[in-house]
Amino acid sequence: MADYRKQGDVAVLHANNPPVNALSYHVRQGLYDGIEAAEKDPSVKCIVICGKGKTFPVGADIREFASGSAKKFPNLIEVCDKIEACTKPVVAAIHGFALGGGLEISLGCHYRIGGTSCKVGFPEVNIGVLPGAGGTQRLPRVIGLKPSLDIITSGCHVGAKEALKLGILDKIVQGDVVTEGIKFAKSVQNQPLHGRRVSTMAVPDVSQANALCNSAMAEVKRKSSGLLAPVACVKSLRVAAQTPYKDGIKIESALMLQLMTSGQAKALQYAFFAERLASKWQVPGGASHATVTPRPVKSCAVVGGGYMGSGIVMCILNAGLPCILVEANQKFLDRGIKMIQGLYAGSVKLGKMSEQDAKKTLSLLKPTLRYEDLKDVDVVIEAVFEDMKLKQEVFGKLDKVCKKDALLCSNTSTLNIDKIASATRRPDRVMGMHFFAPAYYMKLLENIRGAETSPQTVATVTQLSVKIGKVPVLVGNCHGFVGNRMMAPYTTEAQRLLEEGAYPHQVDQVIEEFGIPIGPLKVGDLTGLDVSWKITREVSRMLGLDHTKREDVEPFGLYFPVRNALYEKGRLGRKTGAGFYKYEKAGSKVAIPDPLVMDIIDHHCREEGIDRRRIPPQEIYERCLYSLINEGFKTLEEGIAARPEDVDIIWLLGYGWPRYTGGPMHFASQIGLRRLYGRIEYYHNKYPDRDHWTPSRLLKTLSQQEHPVPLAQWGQFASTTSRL
Ligand SMILES: CCCCCCCCCCCCC/C=C/C(=O)SCCNC(=O)CCNC(=O)[C@H](O)C(C)(C)COP(=O)(O)OP(=O)(O)OC[C@H]1O[C@@H](n2cnc3c(N)ncnc32)[C@H](O)[C@@H]1OP(=O)(O)O
Repeated sequence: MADYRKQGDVAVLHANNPPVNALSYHVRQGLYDGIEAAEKDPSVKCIVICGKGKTFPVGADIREFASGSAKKFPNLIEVCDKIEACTKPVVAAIHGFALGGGLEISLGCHYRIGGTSCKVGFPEVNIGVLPGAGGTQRLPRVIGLKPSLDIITSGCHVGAKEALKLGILDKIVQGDVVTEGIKFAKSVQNQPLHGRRVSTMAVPDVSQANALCNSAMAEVKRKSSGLLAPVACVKSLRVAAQTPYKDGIKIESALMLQLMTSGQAKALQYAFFAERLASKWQVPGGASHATVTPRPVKSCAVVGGGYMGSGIVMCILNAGLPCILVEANQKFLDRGIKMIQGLYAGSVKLGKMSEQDAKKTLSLLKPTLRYEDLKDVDVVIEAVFEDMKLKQEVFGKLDKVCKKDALLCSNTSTLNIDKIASATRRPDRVMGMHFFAPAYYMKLLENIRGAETSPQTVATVTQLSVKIGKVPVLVGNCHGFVGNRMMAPYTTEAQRLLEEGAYPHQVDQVIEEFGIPIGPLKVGDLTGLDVSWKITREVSRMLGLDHTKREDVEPFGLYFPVRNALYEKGRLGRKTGAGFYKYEKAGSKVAIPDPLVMDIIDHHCREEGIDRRRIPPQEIYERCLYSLINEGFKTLEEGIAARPEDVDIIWLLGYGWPRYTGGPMHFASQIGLRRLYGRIEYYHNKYPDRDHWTPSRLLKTLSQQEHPVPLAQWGQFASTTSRL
């Protein structure tokens, strides 16, 4: 709703819809009625629109796009037009954020003032729509086409100073923005409104419209191939330059309606809420984010200053927390410090940070070679080599020197967290924190709860994760957890396809066309074929298998003859300039299909008596993606992942899954579970020896329901108890 009050001859309209004043139906109605009431009241001379609580409205209520309420009278277009048509001056007083529909409301106002820390922007492209309440028509009339194209197609937030410079704000004010808004409104109450109604203005840089829009269109197509919304934004902005407002708004609405009903918008809006759901955890027994109070974390330590460890240190420092870095010897410690210093120097050079801030941040780092120095820290994150014996040794040492209530976390991507915890006398205060590389950049944190991890440990680690800028997803303990476990069948199928008739570039092309930025075999080259070879050897050992014997490893999906042949020839990937592909030189990024690799593959097939066949792209697509999705359902049925949304966030933020499909589980719901199950069963019959094609029981049950079960209810069909 919107609260209406009068202060002298000023009507003040507060949008009131906590926590972010999203412009849902009742808020729109309140604003519309408020303007009407103020217009009718002869004692009112001017009007201020503002937001209650922490922000100005941050946009339309995204949930109303799916429910259809966004179109209900008065829709946002009607509210903005009502404000603009008012015969008394209307001032937007912005604090916090004025985003999307919030900014559109402001552009409907005759004046806009903002607090020093306010931010404005049109983030609609991120949720698959456009600023469809006149945003694409009004913004260019205020600030010109060029900056409008930049702001609307990027979805970026614009700070107060920049907004003033561009002309979005008329004034920046100190102190309480509503009080200042009232003062400002009084100062303009006798000014004529002619010239202040944005829809009547002309776009200033109209003569360059075609050139600007053509170049913006080329840019959005290059940057976000396959995304509908940025393309529609450019189209709508072009219209603004060429058409009067009354016609432009109709075209904007038509484009908006197309986008609103597109699968992309649905998927992107699903991802928006899934990301916010991720940190809302619950564990068996009922303890949850809502019931458990985290312990305060005032200091941290990281063990291991390699690539991952250094990145983790930076996340902690960036959050303003002191961090001790421990290494095994001076050489490694110096290398870690140098890496961290270098990355901060890079940020300064790129203008992302001031030299002073970098210095201040770095002053929070305390390097040491002595474990004893960790005695007072609240949380330690171990980031040593992925080796159980080594990790247990480190945890044993940490357990001895750290204070009793310190939390000990392991940055492991696959290892058993209970086994690591068993090296301590505090398994309740041990947890996995699986960072993704580069740790200072990637937003995902897969947090692994061991069998004995206490709810308070989960609460504290979750809170710390958010504080260091991550999106934490709580998962259960199993080999590879959720992300890497799902990765296994995907990469296995990619490699098995090579033995049956495909070449690396053909597999990667299908996956890249789907929208994953880099195909599985190029990822193999990036990670290093020696690394994956060693992982296969270690996993085989753990399972008591001889990794050199095909009959041993094949039933476990650990037989990779092409990879092995390349490894034996010293083709270790990008770093040696040759792997599944060739590269111009060692370390180069451009993968070139290599006839030598094709010969190696053909030779292998001849030796094994395999008749190679042409593999259609659809088969590549299904075998890589459906096997991965099937594994995702298994993590749900086993309670390793708590919700399909969590699986999706892991893949969206950790593995480059295209956001406009919503993630593997949302994508599955779009394929249709009956159809998906049928295809998985087909491949199971075709490859009965491959365990990853055994259909998930959960998927089977869901696919057999008479009506499609909404994704949010899938959990009710998972029979096993949660292993979180
Ligand atoms: C012929 C005529 C036909 C006409 C047909 C058309 C008619 C209809 C026209 C309609 C046109 C509409 C045009 C406008 C479109 C929009 O405005 S789209 C929305 C644009 N805005 C956004 O995308 C902002 C999204 N929010 C954020 O970026 C962040 O929330 C924030 C504002 C930066 C704040 O961040 P933070 O403090 O970190 O809080 P969060 O955790 O992100 O959010 C807190 C809770 O609020 C929920 N939430 C946030 N934004 C929205 C929203 N816009 N709608 C609904 N809910 C929102 C968020 O989910 C959190 O909820 P909880 O997790 O439950 O706490």
